[in-house]
Amino acid sequence: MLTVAGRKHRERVEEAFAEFHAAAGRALGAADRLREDAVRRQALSMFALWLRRDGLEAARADRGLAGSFAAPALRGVVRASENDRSTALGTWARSGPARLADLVAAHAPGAAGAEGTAWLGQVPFPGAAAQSETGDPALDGIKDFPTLWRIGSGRLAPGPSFPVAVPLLEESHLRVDSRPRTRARAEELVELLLLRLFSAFRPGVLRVDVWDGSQYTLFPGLHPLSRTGLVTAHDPNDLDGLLDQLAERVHRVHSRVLSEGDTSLRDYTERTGKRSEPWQVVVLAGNRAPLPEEQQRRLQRIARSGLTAGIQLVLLDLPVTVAAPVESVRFTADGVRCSMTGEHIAVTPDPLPGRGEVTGACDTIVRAHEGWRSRVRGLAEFLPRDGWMTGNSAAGLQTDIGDDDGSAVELRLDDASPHALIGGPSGSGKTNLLIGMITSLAARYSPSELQFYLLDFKEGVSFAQFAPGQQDKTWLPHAQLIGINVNTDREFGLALLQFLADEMRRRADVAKQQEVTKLEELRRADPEGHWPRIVAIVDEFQFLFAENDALAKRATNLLEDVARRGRSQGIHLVFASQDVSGIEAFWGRPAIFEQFVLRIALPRARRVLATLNEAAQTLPKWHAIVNHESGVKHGNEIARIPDASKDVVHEVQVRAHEQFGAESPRVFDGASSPALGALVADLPAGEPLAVVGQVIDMEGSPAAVRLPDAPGRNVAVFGSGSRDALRVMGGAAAGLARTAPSGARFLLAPLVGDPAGIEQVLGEVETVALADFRARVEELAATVRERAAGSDRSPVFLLVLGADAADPLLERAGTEAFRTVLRFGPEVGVHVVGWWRSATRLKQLLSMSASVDDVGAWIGLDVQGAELAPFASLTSTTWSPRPGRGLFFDRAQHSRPEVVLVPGDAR
Ligand SMILES: Nc1ncnc2c1ncn2[C@@H]1O[C@H](COP(=O)(O)OP(=O)(O)OP(=O)(O)O)[C@@H](O)[C@H]1O
Repeated sequence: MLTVAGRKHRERVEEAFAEFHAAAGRALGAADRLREDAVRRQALSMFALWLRRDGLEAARADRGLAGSFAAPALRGVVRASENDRSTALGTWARSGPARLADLVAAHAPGAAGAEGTAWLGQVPFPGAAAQSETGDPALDGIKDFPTLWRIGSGRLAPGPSFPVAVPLLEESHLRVDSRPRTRARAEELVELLLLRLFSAFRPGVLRVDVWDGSQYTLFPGLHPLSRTGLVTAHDPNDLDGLLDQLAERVHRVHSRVLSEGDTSLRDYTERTGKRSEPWQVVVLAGNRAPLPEEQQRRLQRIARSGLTAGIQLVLLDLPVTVAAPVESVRFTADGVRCSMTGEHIAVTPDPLPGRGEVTGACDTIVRAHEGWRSRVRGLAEFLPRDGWMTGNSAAGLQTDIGDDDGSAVELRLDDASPHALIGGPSGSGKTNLLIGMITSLAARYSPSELQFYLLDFKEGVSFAQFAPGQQDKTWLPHAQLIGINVNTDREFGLALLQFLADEMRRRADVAKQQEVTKLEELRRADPEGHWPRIVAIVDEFQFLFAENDALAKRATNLLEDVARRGRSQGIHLVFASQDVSGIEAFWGRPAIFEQFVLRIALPRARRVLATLNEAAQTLPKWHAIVNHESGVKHGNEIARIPDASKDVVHEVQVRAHEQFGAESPRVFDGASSPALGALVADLPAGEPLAVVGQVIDMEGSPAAVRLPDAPGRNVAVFGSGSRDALRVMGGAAAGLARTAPSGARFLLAPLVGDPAGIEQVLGEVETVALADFRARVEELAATVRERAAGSDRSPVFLLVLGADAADPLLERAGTEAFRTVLRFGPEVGVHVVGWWRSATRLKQLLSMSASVDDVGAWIGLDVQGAELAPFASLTSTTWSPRPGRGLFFDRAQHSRPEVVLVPGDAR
């Protein structure tokens, strides 16, 4: 078909030839010879010009010019033109098409470049045996995937045809321009291209958004793909909505994925060996009219930065100029032209197979996609393939927490998202997620880069697997502290926060000396120093704030401090809870929860995400919304969470333990009593120390009362039950036996209970029977009076079990003697450590010539706080008895009583 310009040419050539023939008829006319000659030359050169400009093939194809080609006079011109053409194109025509075919074969393997339709629907299915990946990084969109995509064939006649392909996916955008009569063919070209794209990758690696300004029904054959979200048709009236999504994605990819120095998603994927986001192909179809200016500008921005973020635009009849690589396909009246092959090559687009075939292929793709989605990926697949425990945490911690259609979903703890809040109802998989997260982080970083402090307020023992056990002697060397069964010991949560606050301050001080402010800078300034990032994980942290009491207040203040300033010191909090909505300490203080930038919501979690973000309500089982943007909607990433099965977790632990397991973590188990032997093992000798239990702190230090020669240095134990009371008395005895100077005397009056264990730890001891108690106390009182005038201070310890049992036998004189011993004994080296079954009874004893001050230290066991208040000079003491716990107060060291653990049995 000739263009108007072509037709004019032809008419002019024919006119010229008519004149030429007439002139030839008058050939004998000598007068006209000169003119005829000129006309002939003009005709020849016009013909030559025409051939050169519009091409020999086009001229030959024009039936109107058949006469001219037949004219003997023009044969020379045709031959010359043929010669020129074959000289110019000969070399190319011989090898060019084959070279092009090779090029396309190399860069458009498989569905990207295959002729015909055999590739349709040949997508990789997740095989039952191949539970992991496809095993082919090209199919996973990681490496060696197609960079050219076939659209049809071209031909430079005479010569063989060759494939025509365009670069896509991070290479360049595509513009397809058609005319009303060729629009359908242009749409088919795009549809076939999309089918090639879908068929070249494992389903899920690529998604398509379609917006057609005038309709919803573009690409009806691809409709099945919308079932699993592979294709999304957007509201024709809401281009802005789509542009918002694209801009958010560009922002997300650039601020996160590319923050590690990669310049494009492709670099990142190649470096890390995983896709963090699927490709997003966006088809925008218009009707050749420009978009409103604002939308145009937004689209231009997306076009500019989209390619590096994995966004590929296909602009169908939408005139926009973009400052980014863009290839074009034009459907002109003269045929199809492609920017890859230039103006002179007519492109024949590949035909779109029939609707039935397309729909069938899409059904196959969707089924494969569903297969991939329901495939359960084990935790092992989220561990690094190589480079175990070699990660550098200077700038932050990062790991894969789950996957979204085969793309890894990351979790990051760094300056931008320092702390995490995890929520989900019971059984939704919080603990599983935490265990998976601990394991995959541990596989990426060594203990000198990352330390865990693990606290579980539940009655379960989920973190216990990281501690050395009876059978399994390995442990996770990253764990510094493992707290299990902490459900009633909120004090331990407080102790952890206190420790973190102290550590934060220590780091800040060192940083200040180095004249830096952040951990990352400190690590640079002090490369030899030991500055791991600390991750404190607290499961069911709401227990910490369960009561509105002094402890909750202190915890809230510490939490605010750590939450606000921990980020720069590399201290991260990961808090999980069944229901975060009622935690006043949290939501009541914006300064706290605003710092928990990373939110992870398990199915049906409430309040974890931002108010209008309801995504967690419809999440399927074993999925989570991972949101690094404080829970606002656009930060949502859906992740399927792997099952953190024991064997994989254990395997990581064994590997880490082999390499780094020198020091075992400190284990706090709220369900077991601290061993007495360990409690007293490191006590310094010299000054007598009565150990009444174990402090709930990070070190598990002994709760000890110093008994120097000073007034008030007696110890009372209050408890109606004998079990814990005897244990505390056993602790006191063991501590004193270990620390008292040689020559110290022990008197044991077992008025109630079995003293065997205590006798055993004391070794040399004088036992005082109930019947002799009064007499022995009166003797002691005399000793005290004598010593007051003399200088003998050799220590004497009177240990009384069930002291109140002596009350009926003491009578006045004995009672006064006991008062004397309590009041004046300590300053002369005579100390009483006694267990009373009632605080009121002791209070009565300490009246008249004695006072409550004479018992400077006490521990309350199964006794209500109100009864203890007089001994702490407080109007009230909040204490509800808990088995195995005591409320300990030593006037010499405490401003308020503190909870301690009752030691294990003295035997
Ligand atoms: N992603 C997952 N894949 C498979 N099984 C899972 C997954 N997450 C959790 N489970 C299983 O579901 C059960 C409950 O999980 P988990 O204990 O982690 O829930 P939870 O939210 O911590 O519950 P609770 O608060 O009651 O302790 C466990 O048996 C666990 O193995």
